Amino acid sequence: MTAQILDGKAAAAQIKSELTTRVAALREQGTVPGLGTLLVGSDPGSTWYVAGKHRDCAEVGIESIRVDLPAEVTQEEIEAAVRRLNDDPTCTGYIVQLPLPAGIDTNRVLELVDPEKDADGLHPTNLGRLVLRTSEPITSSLPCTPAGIIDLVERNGISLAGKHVVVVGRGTTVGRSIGLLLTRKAVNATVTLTHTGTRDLPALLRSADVIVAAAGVPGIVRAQDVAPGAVVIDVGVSRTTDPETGRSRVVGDVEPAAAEVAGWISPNPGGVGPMTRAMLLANVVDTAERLAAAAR
Ligand SMILES: Nc1nc2c(c(=O)[nH]1)N[C@@H](CN(C=O)c1ccc(C(=O)N[C@@H](CCC(=O)O)C(=O)O)cc1)CN2
Repeated sequence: MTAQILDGKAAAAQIKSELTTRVAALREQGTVPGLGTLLVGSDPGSTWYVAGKHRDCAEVGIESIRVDLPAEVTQEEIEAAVRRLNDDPTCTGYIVQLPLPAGIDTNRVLELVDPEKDADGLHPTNLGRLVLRTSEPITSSLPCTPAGIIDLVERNGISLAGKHVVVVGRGTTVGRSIGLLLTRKAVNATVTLTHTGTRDLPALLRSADVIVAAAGVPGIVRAQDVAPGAVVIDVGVSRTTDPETGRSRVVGDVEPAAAEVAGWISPNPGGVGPMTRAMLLANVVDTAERLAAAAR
């Protein structure tokens, strides 16, 4: 391994410590931040991620509100749960855990979320603010994984200004939304968004200063396609069974041998995942601070 590590666990711990101080100050002023989660069904991955969000809240002093619905629930019942969270004054921000079960219109559910309570930063109004306000500060929640990636890179002293970032995958939570953040004036990167219709991905990857791999395809970024010294961020989460131990483990989108070529690489696990969780808490605290300021 020659690449330096972008340690998401360490950065997230630092962010959480800063947030703990900010939450204590809010509580002293009488504002109690509360994060809600809406989980539909019992997918083990989603159940684990939601439990992690509540553990994180307890760690920094944020109250948590948990709504769990069975997988057989109807679209209308999910929408009613969203409306209840919109109306709950103890819930200052919340998320709808994705993916929702097959047959549910996810976009309709997400559009019902009150944009001011959208802790994931994925509501069309909040994504739209990123489209319209490219040079002003943003005063609404930012998409957690993209914000976490940028924070992790910049925190390690790497400037993204003028860099060519090749993003692999066009999903809403990462691929599509990270371009909106990277091309803001404050960051100033140049972005190529690649997807299943892209011709000659290897050639584009070789031209990248920074690669963000978020396709969910193990090994789609091969070591031979990484330019020497490039920054490589692995967002892929695929589960596989280790043939030696028989245990399930997470594999990313980047071939492990890429660490011999890259200048910087995010481990997976331990890179982007912990940053996603930290940014969710940051969105909740930012929102609570805005609420407290408006009430003064
Ligand atoms: N409403 C949302 N749904 C989903 C999101 C999201 O940001 N908002 N992202 C993913 C799941 N996710 C959070 O919800 C998430 C995934 C992974 C991690 C994480 O810390 N991963 C660890 C490894 C965990 C493992 O071993 O399985 C790591 O990278 O170190 C945090 C959050 C889809 N749904």
